[in-house]
Amino acid sequence: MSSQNSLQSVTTKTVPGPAPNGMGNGLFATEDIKVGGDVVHAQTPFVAVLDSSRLDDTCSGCFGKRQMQEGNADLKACTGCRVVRYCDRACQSKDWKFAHSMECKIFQKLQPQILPNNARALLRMVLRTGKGKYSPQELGVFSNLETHIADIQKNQTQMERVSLTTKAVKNYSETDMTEEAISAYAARLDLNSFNLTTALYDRIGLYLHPYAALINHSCDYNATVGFDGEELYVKALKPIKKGEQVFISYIDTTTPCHVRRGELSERYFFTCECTKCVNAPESETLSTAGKDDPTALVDVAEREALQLLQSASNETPQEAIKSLTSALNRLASHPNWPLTRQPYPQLRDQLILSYLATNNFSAAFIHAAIRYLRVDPVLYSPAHPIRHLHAWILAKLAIYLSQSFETSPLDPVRLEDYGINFHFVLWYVLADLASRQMESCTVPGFKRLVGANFGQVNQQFQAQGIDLSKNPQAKGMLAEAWKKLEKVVEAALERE
Ligand SMILES: C[S@@+](CC[C@H](N)C(=O)[O-])C[C@H]1O[C@@H](n2cnc3c(N)ncnc32)[C@H](O)[C@@H]1O
Repeated sequence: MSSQNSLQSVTTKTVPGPAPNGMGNGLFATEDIKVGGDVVHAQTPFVAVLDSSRLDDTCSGCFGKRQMQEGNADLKACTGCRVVRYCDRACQSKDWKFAHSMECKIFQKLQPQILPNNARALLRMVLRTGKGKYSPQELGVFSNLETHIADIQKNQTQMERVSLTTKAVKNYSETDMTEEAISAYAARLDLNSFNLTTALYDRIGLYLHPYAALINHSCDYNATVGFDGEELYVKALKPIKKGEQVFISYIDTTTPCHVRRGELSERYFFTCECTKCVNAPESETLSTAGKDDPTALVDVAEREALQLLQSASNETPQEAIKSLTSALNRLASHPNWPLTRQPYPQLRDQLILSYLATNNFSAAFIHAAIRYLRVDPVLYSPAHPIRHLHAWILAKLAIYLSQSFETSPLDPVRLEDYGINFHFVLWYVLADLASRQMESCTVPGFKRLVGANFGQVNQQFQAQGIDLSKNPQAKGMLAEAWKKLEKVVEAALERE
């Protein structure tokens, strides 16, 4: 049974406690938790703000939840500051009560400047504290979180950033809080905030919840975090036994050990000693030592591919497609580079995005199929939300191609030569997603979307007298469509 935590907005099957190996505090399961089960569910954040780039296209009240449900793209700007936008009065009024009533005038004075996301989040926390909007319990858990302020002080760039934001927020808010206290808030925000995402795992901002922030990191994690509007869900990726510590991943853990440890030490000030890092093969840990050795072929290939990946982010989608394809080809011809070894999967992810940006849905479909069939089963466990998201993207591309089939000379193979029935591919992917909803770590908004789409597709088949889940002849046709998809994937990989 979940218990209501002393923090009003949290339901959880965990309890906080001191964690071993210098990890500070952590969360421990109070009962056995099944895969896909809720570990922590927080209804409202301590603070959440949108990234500046999302202020115009995402509602600051529901964080895009209603937009996704209702397909509403017509947001109305706050008539006071014109910085934040809302679905309607209900979303506006919720945010007004939460913090906007205190910050609106400040935003008006600053126009046309818009504060960056971390400054807006810090301002909200300081203003809410001043108005007594946090309960003593919430402030208690928040104040006990790590700050690593001593480590930040050793790094001049980080220190300057914290101190500049602190001074600005003190000045704008006209608070009685000391600069030292505001700096501690800023440091806690940096260290403990999550990437706020939509139910489809698209990053939109920053989110802090002091109870969820107690969860420590492991590259061999047993839980994942997701968001549905302003609600935070931590779900069990593996079975978690009573008394076991809950771990999430703070970073992309599909990268080699030296990359993971570098990122963790830079942002979170610790060296990961999880089983995955401690047992990492030599090739993963030696990479830093061999960085300047021109004979280290693996290093050279990795570095070149990473450079291309980095430069592609500043190129037009058309240019990025060229750079990313040549980087993929280089790794494919390397004698020791499996499809699932980074940065190969990252290059493909980026390439799919670039193809989507140029409306080349056939090429995006082929790479999404490679990812679905060959990459994700190795990199992610079946309940992992990223695996479900990638399956969803493949399904959306199958919908598109089933309605308007267009190919391009850039496609890795000529899809028309394979006679794929996209309706069947779509049904299969959605049916598989729908059947695994219970043990999936995706958030309710994602599950609703999958359920609704699968229902629709099923109905369309049934309207034509076909019940794909029962009819043995239809099952044969499904298997046929799947074989063809396998052939497309094989042929595309041979040419890569
Ligand atoms: C988001 S906080 C987690 C809660 C924190 N343990 C606390 O007591 O406030 C992140 C910090 O926890 C510690 N931490 C998290 N995972 C760790 C790990 N695997 N090994 C060592 N320290 C870890 C580091 O100090 C890191 O900066």
